[in-house]
Amino acid sequence: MSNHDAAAKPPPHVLIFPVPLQGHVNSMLNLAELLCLSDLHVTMLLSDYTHGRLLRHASLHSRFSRHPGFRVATISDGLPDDHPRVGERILDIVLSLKEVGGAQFRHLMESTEGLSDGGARRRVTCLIMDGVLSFAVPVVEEMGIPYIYFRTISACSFWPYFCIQEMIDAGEVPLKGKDEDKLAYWEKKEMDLIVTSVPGMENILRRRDIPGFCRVDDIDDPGFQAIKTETKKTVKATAFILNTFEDLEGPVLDQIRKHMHNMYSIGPLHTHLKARLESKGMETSHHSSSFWDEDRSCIAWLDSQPANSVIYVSFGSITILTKDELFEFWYGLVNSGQRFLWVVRPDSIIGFDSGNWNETTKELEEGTKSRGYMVGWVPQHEVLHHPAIGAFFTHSGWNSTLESIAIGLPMLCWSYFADQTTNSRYVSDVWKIGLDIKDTCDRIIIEKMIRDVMEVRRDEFLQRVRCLAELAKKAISEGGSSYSNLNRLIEFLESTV
Ligand SMILES: O=c1ccn([C@@H]2O[C@H](COP(=O)(O)OP(=O)(O)O[C@H]3O[C@H](CO)[C@@H](O)[C@H](O)[C@H]3O)[C@@H](O)[C@H]2O)c(=O)[nH]1
Ligand SMILES: C[C@H]1CC[C@@H]2C(C(=O)O)=CO[C@@H](O)[C@@H]21
Repeated sequence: MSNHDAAAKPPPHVLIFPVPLQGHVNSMLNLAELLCLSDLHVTMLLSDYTHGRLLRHASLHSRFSRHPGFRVATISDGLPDDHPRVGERILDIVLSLKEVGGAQFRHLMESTEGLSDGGARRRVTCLIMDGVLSFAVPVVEEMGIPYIYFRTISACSFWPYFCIQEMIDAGEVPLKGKDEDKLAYWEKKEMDLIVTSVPGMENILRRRDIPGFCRVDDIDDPGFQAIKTETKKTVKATAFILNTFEDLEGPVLDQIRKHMHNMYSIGPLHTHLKARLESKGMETSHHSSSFWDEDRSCIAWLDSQPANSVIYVSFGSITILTKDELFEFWYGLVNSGQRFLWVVRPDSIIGFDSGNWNETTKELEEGTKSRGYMVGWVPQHEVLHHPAIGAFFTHSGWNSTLESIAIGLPMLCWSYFADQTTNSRYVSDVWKIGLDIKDTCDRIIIEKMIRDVMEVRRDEFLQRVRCLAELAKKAISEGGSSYSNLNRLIEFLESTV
């Protein structure tokens, strides 16, 4: 793509604004770097809190030092520093930004002359923002700046969100009885009823598979309302970006396209970026974008394990577990007899201070010592690429799902919330590349499912997921759908100056 002569005619200036959370920031940073590779100017808008985490734990500066057109700007997310920013309280970030973000965003755009660096760059020429941050829209509309939504989730989870009103009209949402004990609620037969009101998904989704934020019993639930309203606003944007590819989610993308003609499926972004860096002869070695320190000792441990023998377990950056859930997973892993590498984030266990493992048993300790390795956070890309890894036990966050597909690794899915409940259904019942144990957390089931995904059914999953990995590679290669769509997007961004 283009090579701008910055002195003669400054390039377009794109402001990228993710929800300030690990999964969102990861995919938006990949997009930012892809745009920098086409010589566009990019400013990444982060929360102070997130920026602080990246400065402490990641290597953002070394990653972007080779892209002189890259800048960071920050605003406050409005939450106190000691807000947990994990678990179901994560929606506080979106709700708080809605309260405090608009004025800050206006100030940033007006008082800094559209982030023009005192005239060294153009004012912002286009805003690419997360699909749930519409509070920024009035400001850019007044300034005549086009905006594009980038929803960092799958198409298959976006579409049911888009059809929330249809699900309400059909009586499929809200779900009744949420005030009951969580497990009793999940076991209800109603949860297995097929959802009929989401076009194209009539034979796929059960009620338990619709995105987790729809699991409300009160239609006025503020989080549910926020997601519903934000999603409906997607159609007003100039364009819509998804981190997916046509051969993976074609039928759902076609449904979405009926409402949003200007759509760009440009994923998987992490491999897309790697391929374009390689094609320019640029270094592709690992740069951390992590909010936690990456513990590299796990790579040495993996080096000493046989090929395909380890199940990698990680539930992403937001999931929190009760102590009971932790022990069910732990027994399941140990009793499966498989080797395991398990990421237990320091802030992820409710009421269990890190290091306070004195409630473990001899059985767990010995099983872990001989076959397991537990760490706080890992360089996940490197781990997934390691020849010792045989499968991924995941919460089905969209980045993790795409990372697993792009490498060709079967998955065992235990979804926690949000889009994950739908992604896991697609993994098990549409793409058939793994198993889904959502809404159960029982050591016997976990033990059996680990064996199934690592041994009993591994070959069948492996064969299909390797086909998808090939298709993912094709999508981002020259002439492929994501490759062409990214070029179209860049052309559009260039047309805004
Ligand atoms: O030890 C670890 C664990 C994870 N990761 C990375 O962290 C990211 C995690 O993203 P994701 O798998 O999407 O999970 P979440 O962190 O839970 O992401 C949130 O954001 C996603 C994108 O919107 C949603 O799909 C999820 O449901 C939502 O919880 C991935 O890129 C991983 O490679 C690491 O680098 N090291
Ligand atoms: C905090 C949550 C708000 C919406 C985000 C999301 C989405 O639907 O885009 C999915 O998972 C969460 O990370 C986000």
